[in-house]
Amino acid sequence: MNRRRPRRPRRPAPATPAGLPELATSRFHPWFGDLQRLSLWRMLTRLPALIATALRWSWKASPRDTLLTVGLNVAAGAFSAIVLTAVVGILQGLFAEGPTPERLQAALPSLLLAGAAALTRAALRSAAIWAQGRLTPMVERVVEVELVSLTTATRLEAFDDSDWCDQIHRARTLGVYEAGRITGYAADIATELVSLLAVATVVTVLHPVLLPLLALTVAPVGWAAIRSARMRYARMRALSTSNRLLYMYTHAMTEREAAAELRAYAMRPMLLAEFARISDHVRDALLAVVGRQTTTRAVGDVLGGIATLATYAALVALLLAGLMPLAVAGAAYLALGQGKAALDRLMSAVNSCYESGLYLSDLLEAFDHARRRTPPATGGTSPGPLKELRVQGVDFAYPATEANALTGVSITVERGRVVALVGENGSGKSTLATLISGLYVPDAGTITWNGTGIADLAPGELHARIGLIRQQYHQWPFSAERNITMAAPGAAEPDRLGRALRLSGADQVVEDLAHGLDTPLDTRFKDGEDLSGGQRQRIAAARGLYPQADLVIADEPTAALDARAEERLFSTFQAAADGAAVLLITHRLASTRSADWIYVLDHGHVVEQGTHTDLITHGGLYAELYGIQAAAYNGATPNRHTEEVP
Ligand SMILES: Nc1ncnc2c1ncn2[C@@H]1O[C@H](COP(=O)(O)OP(=O)(O)OP(=O)(O)O)[C@@H](O)[C@H]1O
Repeated sequence: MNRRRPRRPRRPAPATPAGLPELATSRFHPWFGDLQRLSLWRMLTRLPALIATALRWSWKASPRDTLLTVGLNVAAGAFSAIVLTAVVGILQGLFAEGPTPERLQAALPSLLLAGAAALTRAALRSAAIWAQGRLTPMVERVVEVELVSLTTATRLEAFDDSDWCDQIHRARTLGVYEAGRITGYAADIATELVSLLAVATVVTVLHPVLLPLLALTVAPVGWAAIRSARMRYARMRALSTSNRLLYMYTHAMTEREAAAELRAYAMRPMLLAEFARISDHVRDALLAVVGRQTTTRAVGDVLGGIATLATYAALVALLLAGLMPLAVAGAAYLALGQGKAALDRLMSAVNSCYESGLYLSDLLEAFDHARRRTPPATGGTSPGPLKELRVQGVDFAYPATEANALTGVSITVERGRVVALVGENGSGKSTLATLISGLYVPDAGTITWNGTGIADLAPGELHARIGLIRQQYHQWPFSAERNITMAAPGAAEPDRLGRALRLSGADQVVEDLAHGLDTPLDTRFKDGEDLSGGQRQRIAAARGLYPQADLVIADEPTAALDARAEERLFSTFQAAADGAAVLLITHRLASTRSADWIYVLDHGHVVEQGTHTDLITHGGLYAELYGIQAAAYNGATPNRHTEEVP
């Protein structure tokens, strides 16, 4: 009867820190399954493939330094082998029968050889370390470039997945670092394997029983090292979210973006306390690992010590039993010492490689996930100039949520028309704009460009035909000019730039900048200047207008603009609609009066549509919202359908 109880998976994660339920990790968390699959044996068998990947990166980074790193390390290993053989020769010469001067003379060639080989080995090692040192930053760069080229190509929805965010954070902070080092560790393994080959040959020639005994001395230490590396890796994975959170807190507390808000709201004590609480949680979790690692290593060291004693005891027994002459025993003693040192170094290199391999395998998985989330860059029909964009029966829920943000939405935007989307906060306007831009894919329904589904169009060409002025825009730490012209590929075109500046009102912003268009829009860099909210919005509008797109999607483009700038921008949209279509999202209902068609969204549904006059006559949600805004100007009491604001 089999009495063995089934093995219970070890709990991988530290306890959740009090008050931080968002950091809870469970054994059912997806990564735990991955770790179970990455058993020691499986990981060791995957190492060659991982090393091959690392070598490919190294080759890409610098073929010369890769050849030097591997070649010099292997050569250094070969010279270690020569040193060992020569030292054994010295001992055998010295312990041989005969008068001392003759024995010394017999040992002299081996002595000279050992000295020369040791010197050459040292020189080769130094050169190998130099090549390895050059290779590391070059590989890191190659991997970093690959990482950002993948993360910038994935579908937007990837960033709504917290596991993906954790994985990318680990890839950035640990994976890239380890990828730069694994080639060096692999080269160290090659070095030690070559010198070990010599040890194994010498030891086996001296006595066959010595080799397995030698292997026994290092096996427990190697097991302990690999086991503790796995513990550290498992804990780092479990702490991914905490570490990402700490990274975000550090960024917020050391950078400018949140500096004013942090001070104005007296948030400092709360943030510092939160920061301390999470870092204490990380510290405690890591300290707990240190304890377990120490125990594991102690067990490995004790077992290794016992095996070493047994090896030397076997040597003495062979000597006493007359099975081994004294000269051979002396050589064997030395070879065992050298062999143990070489095996220890090999174990250390394998362990470093194994630990790097864990992170590298995580990095490769992140790359793989990124590729699976990336739409094909080529292929697809070329979208011609826009005649009509049609959204039909579109349903959409964000990946992390169950409720639909949009349900059964149908709208049409034709060339030469300004179409407005209005509705209260959270009604789904920005979501619809993002779907039309092709950044998210609807769960149901279709979005067509001149009758072809946008998913079947070449994504690059589609994006080039859409000018997006987003509600949450990013101001890059570049010059004012680059902040605008980066919206279209290729060199800046002065005519287009001039037009975009004029239409958006950003020309007035640039006029006031000390270095005009060359001024960096970030005071953290030399000669940089900061802009007001409205000025930033004008730059963002210029960016959206610069590509002279077929469809301009303007999501709340005037929220921060003064009345004159707002009026000017709305006239711009009217003018832009001559050669293009404009989809305008706004809460300023005075501006929608001149729109050709208005769709009113409510809780993700289109509840009304028509011209301004139609909708006012209809007396629904639009008329109510318009009435509230108009009343604020003419002092009348608004006709509210919903509950009154107290
Ligand atoms: N990335 C996201 N993940 C999950 N839910 C989201 C995400 N972005 C928006 N939502 C939700 O989708 C719904 C529609 O949001 P959306 O931003 O489209 O509204 P909106 O009409 O543009 O609002 P506002 O007028 O405030 O800009 C809201 O309930 C919002 O909470």
